[in-house]
Order: sequence, then C-alpha cells, then structure tokens
Amino acid sequence: MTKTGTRAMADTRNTAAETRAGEPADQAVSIAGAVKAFGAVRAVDGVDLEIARGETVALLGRNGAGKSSTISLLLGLNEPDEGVVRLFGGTTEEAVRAGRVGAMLQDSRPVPRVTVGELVGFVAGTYPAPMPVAEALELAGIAELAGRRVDRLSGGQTQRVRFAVALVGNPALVVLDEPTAALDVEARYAFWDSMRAFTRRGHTVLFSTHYLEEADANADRIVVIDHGRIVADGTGEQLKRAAGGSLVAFDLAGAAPDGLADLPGVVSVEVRGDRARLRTDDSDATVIALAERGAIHALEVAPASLDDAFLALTSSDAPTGTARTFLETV
Ligand SMILES: Nc1ncnc2c1ncn2[C@@H]1O[C@H](COP(=O)(O)OP(=O)(O)OP(=O)(O)O)[C@@H](O)[C@H]1O
Repeated sequence: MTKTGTRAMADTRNTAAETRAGEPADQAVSIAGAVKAFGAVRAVDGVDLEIARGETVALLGRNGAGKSSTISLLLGLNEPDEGVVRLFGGTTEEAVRAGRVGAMLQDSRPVPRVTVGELVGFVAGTYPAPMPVAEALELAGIAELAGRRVDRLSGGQTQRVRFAVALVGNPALVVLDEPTAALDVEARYAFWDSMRAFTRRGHTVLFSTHYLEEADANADRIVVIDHGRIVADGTGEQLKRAAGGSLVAFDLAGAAPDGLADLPGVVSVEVRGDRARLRTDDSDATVIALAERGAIHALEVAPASLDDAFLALTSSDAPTGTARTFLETV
C-alpha cells in the first residue's frame, strides 16, 4: 500500500477503534520488510503490513501464497530472516506473554479426552484477563457442547472449539488461519455471525482465507498476497477498481478488434471468436467511444466481480506494483 493510502486508512480506522475499544490509537500489527525463506522458497518475500486497532483484515491468497508463513511470523512461531514484526508497539513475544494475542491455527489439534468446557477453561487460565468460559462458548456458538469430549466432535464443531480457544483470553488481537476451511455453507455463515459479534467489541482480527466473498463480506480491508508479496491492499470495492472496475462486452460483428486497447478507460482487451471483452476503469467513457465507432452490438456492461479482481491481481502476468498503487487513485 502507498504511504498516503496507509495513513489515510489508518487515521479513519484508529478513530473508530478508539471509540469502540477505548484504547489509545496505535498499530496492532506492524510488519516491515519481512522475509522468510525455506530453502529456495521465499515464502514471505518483503511484506509490509500495518493493521490498526479495531480493524478486521482478510489475508487472501491462493494455496502456497504465503498466508500461513506470514501469520507464523506475526505470532512469533517463526523468526523472519529479514525485517521487523511488532505487535502493539512491542515484540511478538511481549504481546503473546501479555495475553494480547489469540490464535486459531490450521493444524492445531485439541487435546483428547477433555471436555470442551475443560479445554476452554484451561486456556482461559493462561491469560491475565480472560472472559468467562460460558461467554466464550456462547460467542463461538457451542454453549451446548460444554460437556462433550473434544475428540468426539464433527469438523465444524471442532473449528468452533478452536475459535472459542482463540477468543477466551479476551485478546486484543485474534489471528485466524483459514477459520472456515472444511466448514459447510451453513456452518460458515454461523461462524461469521459469531465472528461479527466478537469484532463489534473492538478487537483487532486478521484472518486468512481463499474465499473472496467471505473476505469481502467480513473484513474492513482485504490484503491480497501472492508469491510471498502483498499485491493489493484495500476494501473489496477498491480491489475491484484496482483490477479494472467494469467489464464491457460486445459482438465485433465482423469488425477488426484494432485500437480497442486505446479506448478511454480500457485496462485490458480479450477477444474470443467474435466477442470482445474489455476491462475498463471508466465504463461510461468506454461505451461512448464504442458507440462512436458504431461497435455496440449485443453490448453488455457489468461490474468486475471480486473473482475477476483476484485473478487479475494474482495472475502471473499482472504488472508488479500496479495493484498496490490503487489507493492513490480512489
Ligand atoms: N516449513 C516449511 N518448509 C518448507 N517450505 C515451506 C514451509 N512452510 C511453507 N513453505 C512453503 O512456503 C510457501 C508458502 O506457504 P504457506 O503455507 O505460507 O502458504 P499459504 O498461503 O498459507 O497456503 P495454503 O492456502 O495452501 O495454506 C509454499 O511454497 C510452501 O510450500
């Protein structure tokens, strides 16, 4: 993100966070120039990321993009080879020790043979100011499972237990690595309802996901990561605009597709058979120019979907840096 964009967004969000949480306005997360390599793979390749208190941020990326590796650095589970990771102005270790961080990781397995209530109660005891266990279970939507053994739950119920574990300490920052992986649609909706109830209390949340719709619906801000680098950072709307706000499609009706890329607003051109698809950031200007050419057969104008935006931002031929500048243009 550009410095200007970061600041503009952080200023707004800090005010909201201050109002909601009654806490001083500073950054919950501050990652600068982070690099983490595993052999030849640069899993995190120069990540800069600031998250203001009270923000809910989605870390979006394909398989192997670097989401979990970034989260590991943020939680202090791995040390960066280069760069600095700060939480609430201190080290990750200080933040974790002070009980300011709760996490729900992909591969964490609940201890067998204990009940849900016992497990969540145990975790609560490791934090300085936890919420009552019953409240955490209620928030996670598993109040009725308190007496059930954790190793006899469905996948969806287990995910919710992990969520209760992440939030029972009442941490200022909650980090969730693909919290809805393996959940069916209904369970996913229920999870996000619980999540919203939690974020309304002013907590800062970072969650990773492959699901664009879920990022758009549940995050204040979407950070797209690809090949260990942040390629876009903004709201769903900004992301769509960054990738070209609209799609204009029409039949060429035998005309040559020459000069389409030079029309006002056009970001990219795709011609399949007799149909042309233009990605444009000014659909009005594009359509007017097309009308002047007499090329408006079977015209269709539609907003670019988040899927379009995501694909454009993470495709291997996406121009580096383009997406990250979009906050300057909105
Ligand atoms: N411990 C490790 N040893 C070797 N390579 C690793 C290790 N952890 C991650 N990687 C590699 O780093 C890259 C980023 O992986 P990471 O798990 O961060 O991606 P991700 O975005 O979380 O993917 P997914 O959505 O599949 O969970 C991948 O190429 C992965 O194979």
